[in-house]
Amino acid sequence: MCLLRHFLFSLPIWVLCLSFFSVASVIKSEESSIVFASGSSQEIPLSQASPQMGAQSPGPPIVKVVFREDLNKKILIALIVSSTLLCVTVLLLLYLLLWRYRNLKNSFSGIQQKPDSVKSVATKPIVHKIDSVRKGTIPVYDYQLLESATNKFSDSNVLSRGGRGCLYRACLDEKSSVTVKKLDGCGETDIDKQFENEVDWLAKIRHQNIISLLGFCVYRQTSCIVYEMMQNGSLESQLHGPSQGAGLTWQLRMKIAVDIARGLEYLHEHCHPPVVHRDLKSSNILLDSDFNAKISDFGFATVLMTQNKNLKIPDRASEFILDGKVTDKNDVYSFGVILLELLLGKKSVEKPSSEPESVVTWAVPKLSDRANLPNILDPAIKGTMDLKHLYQVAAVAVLCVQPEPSYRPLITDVLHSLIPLLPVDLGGSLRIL
Ligand SMILES: Nc1ncnc2c1ncn2[C@@H]1O[C@H](COP(=O)(O)OP(=O)(O)OP(=O)(O)O)[C@@H](O)[C@H]1O
Repeated sequence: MCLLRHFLFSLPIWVLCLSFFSVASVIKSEESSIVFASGSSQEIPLSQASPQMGAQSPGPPIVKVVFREDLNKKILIALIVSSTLLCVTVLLLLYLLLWRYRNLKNSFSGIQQKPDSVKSVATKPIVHKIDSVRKGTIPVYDYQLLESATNKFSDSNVLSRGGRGCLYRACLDEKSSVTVKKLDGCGETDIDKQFENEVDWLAKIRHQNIISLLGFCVYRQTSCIVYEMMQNGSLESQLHGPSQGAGLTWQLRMKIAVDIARGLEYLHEHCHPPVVHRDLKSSNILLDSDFNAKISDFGFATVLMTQNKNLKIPDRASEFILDGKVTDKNDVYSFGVILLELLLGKKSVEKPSSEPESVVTWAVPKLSDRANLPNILDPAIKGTMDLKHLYQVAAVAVLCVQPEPSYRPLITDVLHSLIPLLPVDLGGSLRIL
């Protein structure tokens, strides 16, 4: 393959050399035969003619220039052949460069050329509604590629089974893996809407604390979304899974809280118009191999209510909406719930009996006396932090879950009150001496 590529790329040079030599040799051979100097009877090549010759010959010296009959024709043919070769060479070179560029591009993004059957389904109406798809700013994956990267969506590749579909580990090459969310209910209005919303938002939003969308695919009744791989799963599984938060030190928990606040601050303060996530919870906070936290699941995200007054509030997000309006303060409330989970190691909603209890209704009365805090703290982090820092974080959490949205702080204020509690090497401003 490599040899063939070398041959193809050196071909134009050989062709150029050949055409140059052929024209040169035609001209040279013609040069030596076109011009002669002659006496009266004998023809002498001009190169051998000298001034003395005139004195030797009886008559006046005659210089006779002889053109061979087919001289012009030969030069013309040589010129036509060489210029044709040149054109073919240039075209070949252009084609090779284009071919190489497309190969490089495809191998970089892991996207294959789509067979026609797949292309036609990828143009379903649902896909055309997505702004970034129309603009061509988001990669469309080949279904067959995702199928083979996930072992035909085999059970052994399943990372989790969510409410809307399954999440698979996919190996696009030997070095890296990605995750593929496969939504099987394509065609059902709700699922289509969430798919459309998720792809549309994530294609526009790029931030270190927001999950990266790598592309998507729509094939028959199935839609897939391709994300970067988050090796440490969700915050929920870290806190409430088998390890029960043992892998999360106090400092890591503070880093996770600051990361989430940074992601939210980006959505609320730096996006135009501002974006409200509306479904923030520990299962939608993902952790990469270095425990960097990223916000995921934008199926319910929307612009701030001031820009979009007629939006219907989805049922799942409505548990946190107290006055029926979507505002950035809903996300602040959800952030407060996550902060309580990080401090206390309790689930956002415990269901030990028939009466589920929210961590807010359980913890807030207890936190009115801060002396209680060390007793209700997550056992995994007991005695591992400065108590002043602990009280400060608890105070921020209680403020965030105020029933009255206007009493809740802005996420940017929350962020700036947490940064001084996080060591510099973890992205905060705390200097440990
Ligand atoms: N990119 C990822 N890398 C690794 N794990 C992930 C990734 N995305 C999601 N997960 C895992 O899959 C779980 C389900 O995520 P998903 O977004 O598919 O949930 P869902 O289908 O929206 O379910 P729910 O509606 O209950 O939130 C997450 O809690 C997390 O553990």
